[in-house]
Amino acid sequence: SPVAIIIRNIGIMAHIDAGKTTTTERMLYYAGYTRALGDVDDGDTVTDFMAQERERGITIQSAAVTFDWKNHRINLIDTPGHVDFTVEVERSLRVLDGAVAVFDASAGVEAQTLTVWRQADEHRVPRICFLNKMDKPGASFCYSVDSIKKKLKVKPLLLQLPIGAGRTFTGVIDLVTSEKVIWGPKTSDGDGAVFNRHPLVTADGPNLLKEARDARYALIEQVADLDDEFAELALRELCENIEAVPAEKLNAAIRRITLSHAAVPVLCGSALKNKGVQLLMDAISMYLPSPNEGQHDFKQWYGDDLCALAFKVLHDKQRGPIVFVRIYSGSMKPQSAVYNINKNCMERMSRLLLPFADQQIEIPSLQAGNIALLVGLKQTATGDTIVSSKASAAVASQRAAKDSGKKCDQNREQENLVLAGVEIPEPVFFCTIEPPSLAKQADLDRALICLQREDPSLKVKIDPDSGQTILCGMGELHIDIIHDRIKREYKIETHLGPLQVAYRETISISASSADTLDRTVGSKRNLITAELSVRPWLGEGPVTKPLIEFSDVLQEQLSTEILDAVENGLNTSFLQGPLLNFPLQDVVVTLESLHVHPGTSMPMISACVSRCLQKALRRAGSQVLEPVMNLEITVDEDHLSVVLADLAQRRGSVQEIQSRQDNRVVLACVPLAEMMGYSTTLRTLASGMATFTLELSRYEAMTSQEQKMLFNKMTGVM
Ligand SMILES: Nc1nc2c(ncn2[C@@H]2O[C@H](COP(=O)(O)OP(=O)(O)OP(=O)(O)O)[C@@H](O)[C@H]2O)c(=O)[nH]1
Repeated sequence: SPVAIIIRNIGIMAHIDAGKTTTTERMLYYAGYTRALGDVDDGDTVTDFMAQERERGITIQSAAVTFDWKNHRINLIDTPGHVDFTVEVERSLRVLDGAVAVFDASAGVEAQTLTVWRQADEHRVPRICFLNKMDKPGASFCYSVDSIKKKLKVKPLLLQLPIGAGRTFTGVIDLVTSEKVIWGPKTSDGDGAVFNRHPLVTADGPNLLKEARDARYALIEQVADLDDEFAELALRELCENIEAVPAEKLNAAIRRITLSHAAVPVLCGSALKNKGVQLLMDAISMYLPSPNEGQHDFKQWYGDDLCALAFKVLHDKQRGPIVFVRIYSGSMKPQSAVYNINKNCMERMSRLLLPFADQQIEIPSLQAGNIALLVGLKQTATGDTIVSSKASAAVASQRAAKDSGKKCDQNREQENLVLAGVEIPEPVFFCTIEPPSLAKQADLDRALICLQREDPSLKVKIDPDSGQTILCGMGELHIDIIHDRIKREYKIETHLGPLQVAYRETISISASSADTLDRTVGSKRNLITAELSVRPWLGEGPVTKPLIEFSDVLQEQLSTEILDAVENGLNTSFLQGPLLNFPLQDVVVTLESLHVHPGTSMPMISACVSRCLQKALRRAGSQVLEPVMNLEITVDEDHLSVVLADLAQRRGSVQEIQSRQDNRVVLACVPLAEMMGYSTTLRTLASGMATFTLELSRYEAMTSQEQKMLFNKMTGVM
């Protein structure tokens, strides 16, 4: 049997344009999986396989590519570098065990790096830094190392020194092995992969030797400082000549230090000029964790049973939906049935594939720790948990409940079983979307179904009054990208209405109403009389479904199908408040009486109850609620005041200002309506070095003045 493959599930994360795609390209080339060296510039890279990624040069889909390097299988996930795609980055980091942070060595730490770096911290993902673009004029190893220290607040472990910089960059000194590594010029067949190592010799000149020796000594001291096992070894065996420490001992200590987050190895190179990437691949193998070293607490509950997370869904023209999964425990094989916990349904997987660059290789089975593509799943969407059967899900849940000592009731079981799947935040922006002609409406609906399965943070609704299709998304760029994808991938030119904030409505007082519906259809008479009352829900919220109570005399009289019809009717009116058609929340509905003429159809009951609820809501003092966001801004000291002054203009309220080393972190609450275009404004205000994260905190009642202004704006009453 083949030698046991050691697996590395690695993310590549970086600021926009730092060289992620080019670096990935080169790895695939050196691992022998791509024919020619694709360059991002001439847009034939295998991982930017979505058209607009070439056009925009940004990476939207976190594609997965697998390749083997020496006796390691490396699953590489590319992550987007855009703040609107936090949920996408979250999703990828959730699946990974380690990450490579790619920097432009002429720019050091840039804004987007800070954002993804903090997310990687949150998910405890061990990292390596790769200072790319060392060939660029203005590239500076020292400046970049300094920037990493100062802005990312981490201790860099310098494993290499560059030889030359800018145009003179030819290779590196490998401080672990005390060797010079030089990459030859691109050979005639374009094979830029040739490099050779040789020990440092006196011919390399006294200052290079001295620089290398000092740097290696500093590295050894730093490692001894951070790793007790190595310190003892150094004391015990090497006290007279610490520089004699063998490379494998040093590497073992560097691995322990990386896995414990005590420091971060730093390498350098130039992906474009084919220098340094092979050593980066060696570092991924040597220092980043195996799947079983990654801490995923839910794994313990599944034992050797299958447990996998769907982290991406792509629609392939020929094969239909392809689901990317990370297998945490157990194994998978084709032609097998699996159980999707989130959708509570069995799925049949027809084929099991490995994403080898731009091909997909059929495989007979796959062990835990791997990333794979499944063909044939019909319901599974991004973020869903796949296990072997409903029974195994129940067993895991009982174990989990016992662990957490909680009693195990039915619905709670459901929630604690879902893997730490990415909880999808509520969409907070929406806009109408129209096809170029009614004839294209069906195509648009199909496209939107596919897009929602690929991106669960996108929600699509139909406005029951206007019949218009409504897109709900996480941010301005998010909606824009969806619009672009519909055009490019589904060839549908759509028109987007103005981007609006998703408000909500509630009521401020109690009210009641009665309604009679008397309609004869054909020979059937539908006659219903309903009476109901509404009152504000003052308990734990938000409750986005009607809280339905029945006057006690009524409950046992109504059949289940009538109860369902009543619930449907109430839910319909709940989606459209009486003031501005926004969804309702925190309303209790009491059905006082209901008289149904025999033979009345259920939809008629729903219609009557729905109309009755609307009447009551109109009398119950509509109150508009606006989304208030938790805003966290990380900014350096001397831009703090301008950022705070700007927040004051946005009805923002500062909760706290923390100091995270020499950065200041502002925690504030701001109405979303005041945050349109904030990423651009903040970039100007803090000259590109501040980052922010935005997430929905709660819905808050607007003042009557603000509500009136909104009402006038929305209804066009000037
Ligand atoms: N000089 C130089 N340019 C590089 C290097 N690596 C990448 N580039 C160039 O930098 C630009 C961006 O490279 P990409 O690989 O697309 O960077 P990226 O991080 O994938 O970009 P996004 O996916 O859009 O965030 C391209 O024009 C590359 O040719 C390098 O080592 N040296």
